[in-house]
Amino acid sequence: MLRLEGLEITQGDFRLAADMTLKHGRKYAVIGPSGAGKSTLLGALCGFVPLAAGRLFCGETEITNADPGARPMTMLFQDNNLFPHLTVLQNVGLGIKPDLRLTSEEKARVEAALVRVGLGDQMTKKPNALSGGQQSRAALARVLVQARPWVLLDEPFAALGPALRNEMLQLVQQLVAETGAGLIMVTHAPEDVRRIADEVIFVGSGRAEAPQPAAALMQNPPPELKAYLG
Ligand SMILES: Nc1ncnc2c1ncn2[C@@H]1O[C@H](COP(=O)(O)OP(=O)(O)OP(=O)(O)O)[C@@H](O)[C@H]1O
Repeated sequence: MLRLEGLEITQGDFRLAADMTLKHGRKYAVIGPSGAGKSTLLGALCGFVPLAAGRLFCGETEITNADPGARPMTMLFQDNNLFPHLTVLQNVGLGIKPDLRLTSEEKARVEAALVRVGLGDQMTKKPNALSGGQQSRAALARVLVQARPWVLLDEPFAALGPALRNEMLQLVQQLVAETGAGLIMVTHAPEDVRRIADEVIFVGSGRAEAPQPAAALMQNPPPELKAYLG
């Protein structure tokens, strides 16, 4: 369980408030107009964006001031964050240890994750020798080896074509189902919400609203969401 207790996040003139509880193992879509603060919210959960007020809990543990690396979550960014000078194997290994001094058991975990995402035969290549979809798979393998209870995705596959994007979203769904992780995903695509999300967090007018069941909300959206969906 992830509890956002009276969170206030400020970035320059921008302010965002959030107060909600997210249940572990559920899939949440974060939607709302451009500039509403979706990325800011995920950044604050991960510890990349400081909080102006409020407290954050994972279960009974307070993580308000925990370093990003010590939080029970891992974030996948739109650009995949792969280092061009490292091999795919090393890039994924970074998810376990930043100095890459891996034990044989850890190396085996990295290889297994790469096999799981379909890159078993691409491990020694550098990221720029991979296609966009393969790079996304490598980034997912790194999320997988970290084995954190929450996976946060900030429009991760927006740069891919529709078919590949669907394929990647399907893979994400399978991975979170296999690991039991909770998913919090920023998306602009209503069809992603319908296909993937159990619940929706709508961000607008300076607030991240508490999650609501996706199917009912999308079928009968309140005015602000309706305006956004068009
Ligand atoms: N580093 C920063 N300093 C000051 N303001 C910022 C910073 N980063 C973002 N903002 C502002 O915070 C607000 C929310 O931005 P954010 O990127 O979270 O929105 P978003 O909902 O994710 O938008 P999009 O859908 O376009 O990605 C915007 O008004 C933006 O200008």
